[in-house]
Amino acid sequence: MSFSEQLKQDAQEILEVTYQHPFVQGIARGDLCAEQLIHYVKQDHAYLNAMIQARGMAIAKSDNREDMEMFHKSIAYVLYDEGRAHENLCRVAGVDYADLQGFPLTPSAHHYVSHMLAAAATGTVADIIAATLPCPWVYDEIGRRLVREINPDPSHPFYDWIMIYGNDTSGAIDRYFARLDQLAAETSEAARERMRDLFLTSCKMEYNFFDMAYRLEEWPV
Ligand SMILES: Cc1ncc(C[n+]2csc(CCO)c2C)c(N)n1
Repeated sequence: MSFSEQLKQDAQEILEVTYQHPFVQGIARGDLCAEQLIHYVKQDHAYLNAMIQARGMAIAKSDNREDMEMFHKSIAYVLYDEGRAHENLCRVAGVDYADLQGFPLTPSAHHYVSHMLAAAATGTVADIIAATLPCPWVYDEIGRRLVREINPDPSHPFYDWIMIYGNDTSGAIDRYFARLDQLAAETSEAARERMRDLFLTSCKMEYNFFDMAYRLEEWPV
């Protein structure tokens, strides 16, 4: 089994619990309240800024054009395309996306951002891929399963969100996993263990992020 197949297998339980989380099931049923959607979008906008920064740091650590292009393309996706998913949630919540930008991170989002940026600042290119790949991978898995199980039509309130994440044909995720396998093959067992830990921790933080939005998490003080 390849390194990335093993990672995906090890993350299956986290993925299953995340899919069953009431925020994700609320997307499926179309019954999240405006406050939960607004909380999610505020935090996700701030989170995606950190994702762009982490990948920018990966470019700074890259020694070849192929890796630079891989990171560049996914930065461009976040900058120019991912806003459409947020626009969908804002439309349902009845708010303007521009009004949800520039807010401080709540504890769970802060934790996830710090985890990614620490990996980006102190780690290798392989570490950065491992820490940032659960972000598109978990959404791809959830989105595809939502498409399979509820097969939404355009009248579903979260049709755009589900189709954006559940219907990605860019091949970017497979490309990242293939590169991770190459880098894993060239390094030590200790480095592979660190990559595995970064990946699984980010998977758990994807769960926390949905939970943060669902519970309207704020700093206690
Ligand atoms: C907390 C959180 N995790 C994952 C995503 C999804 N996502 C972020 S960047 C990207 C594509 C480029 O990698 C995708 C699919 C999100 N929006 N928010």
